[in-house]
Amino acid sequence: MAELRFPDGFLWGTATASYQVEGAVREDGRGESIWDRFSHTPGKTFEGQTGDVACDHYHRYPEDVEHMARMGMNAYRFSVAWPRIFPEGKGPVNQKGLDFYRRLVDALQGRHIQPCLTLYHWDLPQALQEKGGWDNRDTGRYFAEYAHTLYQALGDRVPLWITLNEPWVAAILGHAFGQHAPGFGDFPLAMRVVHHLLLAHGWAVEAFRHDGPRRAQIGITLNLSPVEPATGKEADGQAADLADRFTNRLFLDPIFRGAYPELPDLMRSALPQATPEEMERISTPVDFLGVNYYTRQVVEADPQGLYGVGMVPARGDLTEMGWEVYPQGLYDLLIRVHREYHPQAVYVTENGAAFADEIQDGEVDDPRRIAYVREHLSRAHAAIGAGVPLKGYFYWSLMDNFEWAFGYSKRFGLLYVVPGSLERVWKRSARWYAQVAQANAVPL
Ligand SMILES: N=[N+]=NCCCCNC(=O)[C@@H]1[C@H]2[C@H](O)[C@@H](O)[C@H](O)[C@@H](CO)[C@@H]12
Repeated sequence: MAELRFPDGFLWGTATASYQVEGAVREDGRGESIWDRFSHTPGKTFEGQTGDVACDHYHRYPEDVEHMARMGMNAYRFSVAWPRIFPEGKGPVNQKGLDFYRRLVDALQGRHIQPCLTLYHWDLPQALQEKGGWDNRDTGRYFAEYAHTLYQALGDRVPLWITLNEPWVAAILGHAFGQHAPGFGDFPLAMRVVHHLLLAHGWAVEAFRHDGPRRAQIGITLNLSPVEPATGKEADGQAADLADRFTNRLFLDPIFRGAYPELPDLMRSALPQATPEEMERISTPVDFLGVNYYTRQVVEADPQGLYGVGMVPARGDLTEMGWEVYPQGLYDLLIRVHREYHPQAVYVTENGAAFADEIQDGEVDDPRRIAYVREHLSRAHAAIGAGVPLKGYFYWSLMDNFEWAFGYSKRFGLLYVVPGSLERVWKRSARWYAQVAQANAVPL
């Protein structure tokens, strides 16, 4: 049978995030996060849904690890909830919080599943938000201390470390558009947050290099999306270039080139004046780049748009999020990042889709998700063939979970989570993905 074989040792995993799956938000000394505060604020999330219980992964993680093992996964990407380790963001360590992640890592190692640990997936301790949050540079220092604590506690058992998940979303959706926690609509604030998140990343990498685990590797995960002009018109091309600078290059350039991309004056002037040593810190070399890919952006010149850029509504094969299914974008993106930024290694740290999954007689037949993953894996395979040092793929997500402002209304999981009982039910895509992982090959 025709198949696409992946390199030996390729990582096959799934990804989750603490606030989206754990629940147990008051258990074992966990402090409040900005997402606890935001989700409990009326009008912020779908039907006021919160992560209070989520998938109850905090208690059910042994079962979830068992599902991963039965799927033949050799890796798992999860995030640590900062407020479990430091309920107030800094100060004395909450040992019970640390113990949960020690138990999780033990369970993963017991099933030969490599942990990939994300230090920050948006659940900032609320106590730090009350001191200015990411608008306060000190938060980046506390982040480095938090990172250092985890390096010491888990370093020799976690091979892959990610400092930040999607800093663009945390900065822009959280501080300019107000759609995510902490819910501000202040563009200059958002641009200060961009810079402070990058400084936090740099301090955490420096701490890792200084006395982190020797054999482990550290990187950052960015949401990257190819930007295409709606037409061949000059104005549309310029709009696409600006959108690319504001979304993709805003983080790629500082991290891999040590300088921000050229930006329109208004945007540029909102960024704090960065000193050479700050840009040096931000571009402390990383061992890998994590790429979260979901879809492409098509833009056009639009005088009414933000900075004259208009997003062209996605058409064609759309997911429940309204995102265009565009597998070619993964290939284009991986090739571009490889050729222009030369990361030592690349992981697809998230790729996946929400579809209108329905459970019938205990079965969930999700052919569109199987097609989505097969098409994106075929482009990932082609990118490897073109020389991209792609070392692994983490499907988003292991299970249906709290999809931020959409609550539980969007199902991305390979495992269907039954409302109420929270029972996990394998979707057909889970069985399909298990075959891929076990064969280290995609059937065509
Ligand atoms: N304007 N605008 N658009 C912003 C585009 C960002 C798209 N959303 C993501 O990348 C998030 C990423 C997140 O890590 C995970 O926690 C989320 O559950 C998934 C699924 O949504 C994806």
